[in-house]
This record gives sequence, structure tokens and C-alpha cells, in this order.
Amino acid sequence: MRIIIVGIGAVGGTLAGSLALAGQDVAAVARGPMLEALRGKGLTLRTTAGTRQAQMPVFASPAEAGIRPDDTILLCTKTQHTEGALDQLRAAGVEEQPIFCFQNGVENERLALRRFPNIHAVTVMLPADYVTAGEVVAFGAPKLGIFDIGRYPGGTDAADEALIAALQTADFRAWAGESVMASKYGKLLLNLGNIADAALPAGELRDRLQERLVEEGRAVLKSAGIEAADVGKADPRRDEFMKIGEVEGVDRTGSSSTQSLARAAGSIESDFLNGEIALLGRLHGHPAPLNAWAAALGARMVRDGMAPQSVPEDEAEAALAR
Ligand SMILES: NC(=O)C1=CN([C@@H]2O[C@H](COP(=O)(O)OP(=O)(O)OC[C@H]3O[C@@H](n4cnc5c(N)ncnc54)[C@H](OP(=O)(O)O)[C@@H]3O)[C@@H](O)[C@H]2O)C=CC1
Ligand SMILES: CC(C)(CO)C(=O)C(=O)O
Repeated sequence: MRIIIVGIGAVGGTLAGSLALAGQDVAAVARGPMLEALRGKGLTLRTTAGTRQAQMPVFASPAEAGIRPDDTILLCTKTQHTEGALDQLRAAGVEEQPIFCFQNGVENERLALRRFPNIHAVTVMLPADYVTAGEVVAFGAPKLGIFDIGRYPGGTDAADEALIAALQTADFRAWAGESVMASKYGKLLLNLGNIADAALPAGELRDRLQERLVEEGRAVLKSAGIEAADVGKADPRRDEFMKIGEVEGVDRTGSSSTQSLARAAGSIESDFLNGEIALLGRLHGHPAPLNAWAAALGARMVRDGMAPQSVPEDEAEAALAR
């Protein structure tokens, strides 16, 4: 099995680096400054245990990698880039090969299943930063990441087991589950707070905004009849396998949405996180004004080139008071 990782950023970079260092057959598909840096000196993986340098074949597209029947594909882009990546996979000749969505939100699997038959969902608990080209910083310890994995929309199969075995040769722990989407909806609830982290400095207001976004999200999922498993701090697997640690000389940038602003990446995932709740609310007659505001705020922060944590407090207070 060759593992092709599409999108080498915080999550894709941590997976590619650790799997390559464990001796797995890995190919990386990257773009922009990350592609140039990887071609120059490989990938620097910084963790709580120290810094390691990983080498792997690096490609500018799946077509350049040359798709093979034994390929397993890990999709590690932000959701707003998923369609572009899927189109590239189709153009490269992917058909029946398993595609695993190592992504937040719940839209990626639907986008992928429109184009390909063999789609797998992954709940990603992997706190990592990508700010500097050629380098990723992973804060999880003792494992860098833990994952729930299953076939989409449900069930498990041999491809799940094969990938789990490969992940467990590296710095990861993963479990196959019959209803992985319940776990992904639980993770979606946690990610509703990404925008609070992106918009406001740490403090009482940020915590209150985060809590209210999650509370509204939970009520909308209930109205829509959608089950969400608790994958937050109460999940005992977190304590045992993956707590957030310190990486020497690095201050954590924040959530993946904060990183998009810090890197001036030009887009943000909020429409697929808070926007998912706004969408479900509208579909099921359960208004979600705070998440709708949050999705629009993410888009505005990108459009106006706003720095992380620069939203005026009175604007957040006004949204909370509505
Ligand atoms: N960071 C984290 O701690 C966590 C992130 N997640 C989730 O994981 C997913 C990935 O997030 P994250 O790793 O943070 O994202 P990043 O932005 O760090 O990395 C994604 C990388 O994919 C690149 N990319 C996009 N489209 C393509 C393409 N067609 N071909 C090649 N490369 C491409 C991006 O390039 P460019 O920069 O040019 O856009 C970027 O370098 C998201 O759904 C996120 O919500 C889940 C848990 C934790
Ligand atoms: C849970 C969290 C915040 C971990 O970094 C995450 O999933 C993200 O950054 O998108």
C-alpha cells in the first residue's frame, strides 16, 4: 500500500512526516511555498519529543505522482479546497482507491462520494500548526494524533483496518467504528469555537462566545435528529493517548482557522463549520443566528485582511446579545 497525502499543512504534514519516518511508503502532494520547501530540504517535524527531518517523494499534483491500484489517499486540505483536490484526483485516474477525509466538518465526505465510490471519514484529533513553509509543529503527546475511522456513510472495511495498522506503526492511535459520522458531528461541535479563537484574545468573552456557539450548535443538531458523540475532554481516550503538550521554542498559533488568518492563506473554513450549523438550522426551522454571524465573520476577516484576535469586543458582545 502506498499512502498518498494530498495537502501538506498542519495535519497532512504531521501524517506525512511521522508515517515516512516510520518507514511507510508515503507520497506527498503539496503546493505553494510548502511544495518548494519540501523539494528543497524535506519536512521538518517538531513535536514535544524533539525535531526530526523526514524525506519522502513530493509532487505538485496527483497526476505527477502517477496513481496506482494499491494507492490509499488521505485528503488533508481545508474543506474549501476539497473540490479542487477531488477534481485533480479524478483527472489523475483515481477510481476505486479508498479516499480518507482527514478533515473537520461533515461536507468533505459528501463532496467526495459524488465523485468516487470508496470514501472513508476520519475524526481528526491532531493539534498542529503550519505557519512556516517546510515545517509543521505537532503538540499531541504521547501520540501526535488520535482518529476515529470508518467507511462513509457507515460501516468499516479492510481499507480502514489497513490504514489503522499503518498509522499505528507511526505516532498515532486510531479506531474503526461503525458510525464514524456521530464522532465527526461531535468534533464539528468542538470546531464551532475555532472562530472564537480566531476573532478574540483569550479571556472570558472568548470562552462565553465559544460556549454559546456550541450550545446553539447542539440544539440545532438535536432539532435535525443528528447524533453527535462526545469527543471532547470527557473522552477517556484523550487522557490516555493524546494530551496537548509543549514544543520547545514554539507558541501555539491557535485553531486551524486562526492559522489561516495568521498565514494570510486567503480563505477560512468557517462556512463549513459554523456555516454547517446555519445551514442545518435553516433546513430544519431552527434558527442559528450566532453561528450564521460567526460564518459571515470568518469570511469578512479574510476579505478585510484582519489579523487574528482583532475583532472589537463590542461587536462580539452585540452578536451574543441578539
Ligand atoms: N490544524 C489543526 O490543528 C487541525 C486541523 N484539522 C482539519 O484538518 C483539515 C486540514 O487542516 P490543516 O492541516 O490545518 O490545513 P492547512 O491549511 O495547514 O494545510 C492544508 C494544505 O493543503 C494545501 N492544499 C490545498 N489544496 C491543495 C491541492 N489541491 N493540492 C495540494 N495541496 C493543496 C494548502 O495549500 P494553501 O496553503 O496554498 O491553501 C495547505 O498547504 C481541515 O479540515 C482542518 O479543519 C483537524 C484537526 C486539527
Ligand atoms: C480541536 C482543534 C481546535 C485542535 O487544534 C481543531 O480541530 C482545529 O484546530 O481545527
